Amino acid sequence: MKLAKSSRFSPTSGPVVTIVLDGVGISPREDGDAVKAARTPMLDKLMANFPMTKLLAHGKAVGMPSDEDMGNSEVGHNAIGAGRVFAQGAKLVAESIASGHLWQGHAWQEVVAAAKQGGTLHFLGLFSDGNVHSHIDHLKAMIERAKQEGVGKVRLHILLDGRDVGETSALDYVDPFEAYLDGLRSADFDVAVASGGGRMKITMDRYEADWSMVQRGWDIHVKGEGRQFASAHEAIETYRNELGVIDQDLPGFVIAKDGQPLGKIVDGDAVVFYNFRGDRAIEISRAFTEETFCPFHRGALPKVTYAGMMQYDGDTKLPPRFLVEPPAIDRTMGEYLAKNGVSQYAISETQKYGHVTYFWNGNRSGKFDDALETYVEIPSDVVPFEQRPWMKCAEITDALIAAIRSGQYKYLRVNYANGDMVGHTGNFEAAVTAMQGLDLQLARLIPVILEAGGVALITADHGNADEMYELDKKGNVTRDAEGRTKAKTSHTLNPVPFVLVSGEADPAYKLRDDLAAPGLSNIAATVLNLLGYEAPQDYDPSLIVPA
Ligand SMILES: O=C(O)[C@H](O)COP(=O)(O)O
Ligand SMILES: [Mn+2]
Ligand SMILES: [Mn+2]
Repeated sequence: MKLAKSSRFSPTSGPVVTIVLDGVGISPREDGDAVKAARTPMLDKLMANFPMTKLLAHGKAVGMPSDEDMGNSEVGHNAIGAGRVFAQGAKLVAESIASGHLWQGHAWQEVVAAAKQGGTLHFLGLFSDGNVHSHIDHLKAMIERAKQEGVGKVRLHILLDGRDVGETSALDYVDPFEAYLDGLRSADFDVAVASGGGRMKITMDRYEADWSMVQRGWDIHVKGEGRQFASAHEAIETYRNELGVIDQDLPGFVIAKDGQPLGKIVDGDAVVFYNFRGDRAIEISRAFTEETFCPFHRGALPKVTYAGMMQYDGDTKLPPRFLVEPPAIDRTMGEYLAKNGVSQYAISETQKYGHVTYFWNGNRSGKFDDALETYVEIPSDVVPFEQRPWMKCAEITDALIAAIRSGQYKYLRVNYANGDMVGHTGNFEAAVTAMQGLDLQLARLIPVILEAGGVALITADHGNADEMYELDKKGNVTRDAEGRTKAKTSHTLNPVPFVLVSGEADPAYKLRDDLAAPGLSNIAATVLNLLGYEAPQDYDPSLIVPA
């Protein structure tokens, strides 16, 4: 994996620093754009005075099935880190179902075999068509196939979304789904929703930010312990009336009849966790598969046949049984740099820590070279982020500045979570504050990079804070009769900025203007060029050429 020294580009004298402003896209509108509404003098100055372009960060440009699919952190960081576009989970699963490949695999057959020996088949996962972590069509295909193969009993554990889809859209999925189940149910096919809850309250924690979420999910899904309702519809309506919260924050619920939970998970059952994306699937998968397990008190571990939709971690092989092969993301920029002796530093706060390490490195949790790489995680607050929109951006900057000044690292990367995590709350004012907090940090960071003779690449993995209001099909902000907007919590389809900041009066390179539709996957080759290397042949082209 030796990289050729470039004859066209000489290495920058200082470090190259990639700054990912998570969830900061460029919207064509002003209305509802927290990025534009924020006072960000530093970002404005950088965008006005340095070479800048827009990069595609959604749809096919990041390996999603269609250009109607928004981008997300996984596919965005995969593309940035790997310098190429790989068909992603959403696409691979859809293809595996369409071709029938999924049903032929060992994992599916073992799951079905367990269920046919008297166990219940449980499907657990994010219940929407957001296509970021899961898709409801995959769930339906598996339920229908299970019925066809003679499985007698299926239970569903549904995590309500409101984060990758409309913030109060849960019933738009639940009601038609109940009707769909009514149509499938028969004397020898017993299928029902057994439990559920909002995805930010139970089960789908990531990067060990808050294990108590997973514990609450475990108690609800596995033990059937929690507040009981007759149906998911009733649970959603009751909690909405009582708490006034949006879907992602609805508490867990257990569906019961005569006080008995409909679908506890017990010895002999099979469990399919049907999310394809790994970050929020790893903790619950560990709880189901690790013999010795410390993060919370699980009680007796039921002996189940557990399968993930994909293998979520290529290093730890978690989970061991999975339905679809994950994208084979190889030879990432991080691996090339490690193998060519380039020292690297990666930093974020907990909520995005895995994005700049695990996703960046092609869904691998380890380092390529312990001696050459430093990964730093600043612990995130465990609070609703609209209450602390600055999150840990100042602490991240403190550490990053120290790392740059140490002179130890030639390539550094950082993810600032603010635009995204606060964008997901749907709170416009908080998102504006998030952007302003971020701008203060850029104003501290950029001069330090330039003092060190370095270059900063400012970009993002996808949009979010750039569209805080729901849009209609024509792309206009939706307003009700009183002129009120509806909060939008999900990512956007907008492109993201790419700003190339250097202190040189006359850099020996310039941005290319001949690439038809540059995207996130063009960043890796650019970084390698700035470090004085030619990128591997099959990497997507660099964004720079000699001046
Ligand atoms: O997991 C989440 O928080 C959202 O579904 C997607 O956000 P991310 O892709 O920016 O992490
Ligand atoms: Mn993101
Ligand atoms: Mn996000």
